Amino acid sequence: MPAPPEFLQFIDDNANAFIQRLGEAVAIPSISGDATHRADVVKMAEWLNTHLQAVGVTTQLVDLGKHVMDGQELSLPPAILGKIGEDKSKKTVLVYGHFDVQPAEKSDGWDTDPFTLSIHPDGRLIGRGSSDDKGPVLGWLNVLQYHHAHGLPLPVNMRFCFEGMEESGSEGLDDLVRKEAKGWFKDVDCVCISDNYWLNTRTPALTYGLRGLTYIKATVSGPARDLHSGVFGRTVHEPMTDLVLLMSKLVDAQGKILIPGIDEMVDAASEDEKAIYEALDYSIADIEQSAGASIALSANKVDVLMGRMRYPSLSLHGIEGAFHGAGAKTVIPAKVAGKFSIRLVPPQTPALVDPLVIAYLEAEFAKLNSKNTLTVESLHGGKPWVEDVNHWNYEAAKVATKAVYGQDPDLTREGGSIPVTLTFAESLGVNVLLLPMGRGDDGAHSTNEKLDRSNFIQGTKLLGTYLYEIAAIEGKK
Ligand SMILES: NCC(=O)N[C@@H](Cc1c[nH]cn1)C(=O)O
Ligand SMILES: [Zn+2]
Ligand SMILES: [Zn+2]
Repeated sequence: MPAPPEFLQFIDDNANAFIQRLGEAVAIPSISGDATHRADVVKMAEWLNTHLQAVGVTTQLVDLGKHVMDGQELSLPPAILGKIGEDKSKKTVLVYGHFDVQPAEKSDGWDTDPFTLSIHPDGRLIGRGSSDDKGPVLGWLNVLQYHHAHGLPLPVNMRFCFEGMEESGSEGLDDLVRKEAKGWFKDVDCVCISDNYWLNTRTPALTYGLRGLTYIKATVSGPARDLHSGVFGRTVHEPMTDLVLLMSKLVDAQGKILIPGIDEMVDAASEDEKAIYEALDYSIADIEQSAGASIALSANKVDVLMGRMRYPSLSLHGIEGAFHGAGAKTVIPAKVAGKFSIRLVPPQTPALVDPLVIAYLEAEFAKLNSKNTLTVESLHGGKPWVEDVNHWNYEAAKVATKAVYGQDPDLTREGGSIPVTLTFAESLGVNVLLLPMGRGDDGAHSTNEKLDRSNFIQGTKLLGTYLYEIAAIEGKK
């Protein structure tokens, strides 16, 4: 059952209105990792809830309780559960997405205000969350709007689960998913998540793997207050010096993780597996284009792809409490916290990796003979996930991709993490598909994040066509 031509036409005809709606969503700075923006995340939940109801979805805002962030107790933003269709003869597709975003400030290097969607003449829709993940979430709204406006039933029953904490560890969501496995999600046959990116800028992709994550904060403190380096330099143990020495021991310049036991947990790739990466439509030029510089770790495409998809990586993110402004402040900061994360692959889990990290940092700190104090904590984590691609969920997405883009999709594993993916797979016991909308150069989490107009519009057609192809598959119901 291909998607009706009227649906495809409707999406084209309403493209400008869809983009305007994306602009409204981007204008709400729903930054989950910043306590001062918590009210905006809630506002974004309410905005999305209203728009879902307007296109016929029955919704429920779920209170996820409270959590502590940066020493402050905060209410978690509500999750949105949605439901449309109860037809026992149809399959039921669960869609997940998130309406929170990463932080962004113009001073980070954005060309325009990150929370004003800027429509570039070349088709780029630039703004925080345009690609990750407001564009894809709104893609589903666009699909629903066609059916609602024409009084047409959807080809499948749908369930929705949208959250506002994905960029900050999906707090509270795992428990909700487990609790609703036999409730709100009881008849779900498969899951579709649109929250990642094509490998390049030209080939659509289906994604069957995600890396897990453990996010670590290592705090070194000593003096009772910030000190003058002219008065105290070479006089006291300096927390920043200790921390920089520690952080320099985590990873080498070639990406090798220096914490014993972590790289070693992962088997080397077989020649057969390497052939899968070799076959992907990807080149070193693609990574250099999306990174904006010729800085790939290797000239070998397979090594680069395996570095992203099937090996762990350790990235240093920042130092809280360090002097970072303009000028030349001669301070010795009293307390600094280094933040880094490790992307995990099977069989690694936060529970296996965290003790190795903590023991290593403590041993290295002891070697410094410092009188300062070190504390190490894991801020959040998630397990890796790999799915079976020989399933009708993937078949439907392949056929839909070919229909919309005239191309077969790449089958990829993603370097990023969406921790709830594995929870859906395990607690619902169904196949999960990642169906990305954006391109590899969208700059998610970065400055000038964008979604191309054609990816938003064709991507919306893809989401709708996928539902029709799911309905066309015989045998499940
Ligand atoms: N589009 C998925 C995504 O960006 N996920 C984040 C999840 C995360 C975890 N901690 C902070 N963010 C990712 O970084 O992979
Ligand atoms: Zn995302
Ligand atoms: Zn993200």
